[in-house]
Amino acid sequence: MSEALQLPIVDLSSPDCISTANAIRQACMDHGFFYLVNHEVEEELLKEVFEQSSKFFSLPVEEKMKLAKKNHRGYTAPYAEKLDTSLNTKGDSKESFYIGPLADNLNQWPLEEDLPSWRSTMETYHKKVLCAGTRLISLIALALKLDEDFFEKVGALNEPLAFSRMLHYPGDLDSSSEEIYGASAHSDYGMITLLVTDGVPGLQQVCREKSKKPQVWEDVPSMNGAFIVNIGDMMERWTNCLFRSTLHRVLPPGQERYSVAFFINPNKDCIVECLESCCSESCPPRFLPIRCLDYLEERLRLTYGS
Ligand SMILES: O=C(O)CCC(=O)C(=O)O
Ligand SMILES: [Fe+2]
Repeated sequence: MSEALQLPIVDLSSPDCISTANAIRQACMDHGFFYLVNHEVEEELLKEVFEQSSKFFSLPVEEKMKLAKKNHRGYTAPYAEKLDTSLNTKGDSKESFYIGPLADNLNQWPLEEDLPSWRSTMETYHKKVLCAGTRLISLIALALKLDEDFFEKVGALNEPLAFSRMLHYPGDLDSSSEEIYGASAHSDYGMITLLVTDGVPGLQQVCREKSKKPQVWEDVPSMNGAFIVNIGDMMERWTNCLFRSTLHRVLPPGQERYSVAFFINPNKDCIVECLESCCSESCPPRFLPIRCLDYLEERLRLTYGS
């Protein structure tokens, strides 16, 4: 049995921005994970998103494959993705559906007659979580002792590459001796991720010390109505590892599970480079500057093998 983690709770509605920023700084240095409450994404909307998500994944596989992933939007089938590229297995058991930035018309949508109000629900969700995430990023800037509009000023939040991802972990796996994960060990690629789950317990885990062997995995309990937020690799690069992009995974479920992840990546041309406040002579930058889209494409190529 692994231990359950007690993650810090960040209140997005608190008028005391300085205390909130300090709490975020500590959480990002210690865990790279925290709960976000009072984020103004209504429970009713979350419920609707889970209902719509379940309707999509219940469609026959031929229908889902008509919306197979193109331009990183649309459906990915079970075993199509392997987040831990060091594993020799056939892939992760989850299936998923990606929705990207709403303005660029690259998204794929189920037919309105098959799933009425699917698109409008997901678009509303996408806009509201992006709004909460943008407010959170201004507090992250304060937590890094930067101006609160720092990430706007460097262009990161001008048309950010934000992706909603519906996830479905089937309960009934093909029986095999292979080590199959719902989602194998990985860190997320972007700035931050905001995740909600349906509350099926004991499946999401984090490993706080990536390089410690053997790895120690701790359970992340879900909290009703809260987002589980985690720092991604680009934020880790910006902060020269002051803020941690923590390894996480989802165990093979014996029970069906749904979750919805929201990944905020910077604008495609934004350059992610070590913040001045995060390096010194004794602590030089550990990473070279990178352009967001180049970095993202390389990470996706490694994950999907194409
Ligand atoms: O479903 C989950 O709990 C986590 C999913 C995840 O880590 C991801 O999609 O990056
Ligand atoms: Fe993840």
